[in-house]
Amino acid sequence: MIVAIDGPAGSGKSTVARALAAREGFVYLDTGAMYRAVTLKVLKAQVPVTETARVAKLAQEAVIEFVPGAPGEAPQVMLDGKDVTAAIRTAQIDQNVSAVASVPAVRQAMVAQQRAIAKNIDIVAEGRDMGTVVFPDAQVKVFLSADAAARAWRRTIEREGGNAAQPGAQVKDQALYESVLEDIQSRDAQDEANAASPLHPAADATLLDSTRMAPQQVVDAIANLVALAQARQAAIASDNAAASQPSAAEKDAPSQPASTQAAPGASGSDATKAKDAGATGAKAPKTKSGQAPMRPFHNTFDDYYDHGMREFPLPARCVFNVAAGLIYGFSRLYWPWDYEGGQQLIDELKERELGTVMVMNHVSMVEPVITVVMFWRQGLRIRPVFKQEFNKNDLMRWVFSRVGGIPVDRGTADLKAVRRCQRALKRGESILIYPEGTRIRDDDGKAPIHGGFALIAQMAKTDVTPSAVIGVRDVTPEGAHIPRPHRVHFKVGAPLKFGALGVKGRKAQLEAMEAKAMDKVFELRAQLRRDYPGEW
Ligand SMILES: Nc1ncnc2c1ncn2[C@@H]1O[C@H](COP(=O)(O)OP(=O)(O)OP(=O)(O)O)[C@@H](O)[C@H]1O
Ligand SMILES: Nc1ccn([C@H]2C[C@H](O)[C@@H](COP(=O)(O)O)O2)c(=O)n1
Repeated sequence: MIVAIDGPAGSGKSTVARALAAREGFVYLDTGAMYRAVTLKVLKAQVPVTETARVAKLAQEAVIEFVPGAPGEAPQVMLDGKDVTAAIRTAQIDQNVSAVASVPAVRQAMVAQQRAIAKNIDIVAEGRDMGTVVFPDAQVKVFLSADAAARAWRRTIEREGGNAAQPGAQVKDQALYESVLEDIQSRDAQDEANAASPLHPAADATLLDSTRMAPQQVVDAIANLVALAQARQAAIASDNAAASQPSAAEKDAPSQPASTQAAPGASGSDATKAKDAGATGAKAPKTKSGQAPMRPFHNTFDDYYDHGMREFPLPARCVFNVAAGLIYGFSRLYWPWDYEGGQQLIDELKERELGTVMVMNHVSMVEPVITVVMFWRQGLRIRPVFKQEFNKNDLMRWVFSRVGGIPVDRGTADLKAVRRCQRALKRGESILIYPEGTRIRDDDGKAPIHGGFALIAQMAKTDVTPSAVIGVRDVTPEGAHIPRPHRVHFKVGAPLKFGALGVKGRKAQLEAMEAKAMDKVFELRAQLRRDYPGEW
């Protein structure tokens, strides 16, 4: 996998790329260091940078190698067998590197070396033209920017021996800041005017503005893109593998221990067939999920995640129905809620076979509870996707599995979760996802969006339904442990179909869906806020 990070000087590319590579176990490639090393060679050979033929020859002859440092640390840069790590960071190199980097033959030589380094490895490569020229097929492309003032502020603190990423970091020398700002602005102009490879984002790059983000937040955001790209790759590989396998009907289904049990509530003949199958070793009947039926008791958590909710054993369904009924009644009185657009969605879902992927802003635990019982009351099932971390608590794990929750290991390519959601959607169950991943309680609280919902919908060939909620923050205000009574308002938008996005190509459609669905969520929330002023 190739992660390409581009952006202007001081936007945090090296900081973030190093940390990301350490976290993912990828190789880190600093391409700016390569241009700096060539510049050093040119200066040492006393060749004027204007003599482009001689400069190009030196670039072609340069042997540039990286010796990895400790994870997260900068690598050692070797030029023709010598350590030049410090020598390429001088003011003299800063002043000449842009001119050297703008010689087309120098770029050709560097691009060839960069592609050779990245061959067959997982790599995080940062520079100015990674996503546009060097790795146009990179699976993840990020264009990292920040205000020139913020970048100058960071660089000044760095030069003063501080760390701009530390809270409370201050610039000491205002004059130095002014001169760094001037330098940054002139480097921006040179990078953008570089005729051979002007600095601009690739059309399919994710734009990240780090002005108000800590490095760790930027790393988390890119790690989410990596996880998504890995899930996408794995999904395509497994689709291809499935296409080349005989269909389930063509092969004998492997017998599983639970498959000899009749599902509770199965008709007499079904039960007899199941018993017969167990006795004779013939194929056991499977449920709609293609799984062996669940047993009345002693099912694993995975059994709950893998089966349709209507295939849950009778005792579990009884508990769910009683609890859902009680919560429904209680919630209507305690948090009098309205679900604008909910009935249209339910009516549409009742008419069709596929469920929908519902996405919503996340403020408290109350909105998934209300949504699950609202669907239940209408005879439909919606399965909330929850973060795996909740499974550390045994009671929560039990409850979440019984209400149809599907755990997801965030930050990894959790293909298992994606597949479970895909199968649920195909059974007609819907999926409830909170792409912000965490509860957001004020307008400053922005979280990177987890785009996996679009992949799930795409794989199940269904749509994404945006929705929003307000009023919930006052149900569980900061520090409160017991939910308070308060009116809650939901609003559901029209389902968004991939075909109507006006974009071609699997990856482009995913990105368009992620952006459009989240725009819609926030638009619906803004509409609710206008309708109910003062509510959050
Ligand atoms: N998000 C951030 N918040 C605050 N400081 C940051 C952030 N990201 C990076 N920094 C700091 O800003 C400075 C510049 O970062 P870095 O060297 O990673 O930028 P860069 O984009 O690689 O620059 P260049 O292209 O010039 O090499 C460093 O001192 C780094 O610690
Ligand atoms: N892919 C790249 C990487 C870097 N450059 C230029 C831009 C700078 O002038 C110089 C040094 O880069 P830095 O170490 O500051 O990131 O190299 C480029 O043209 N293409």
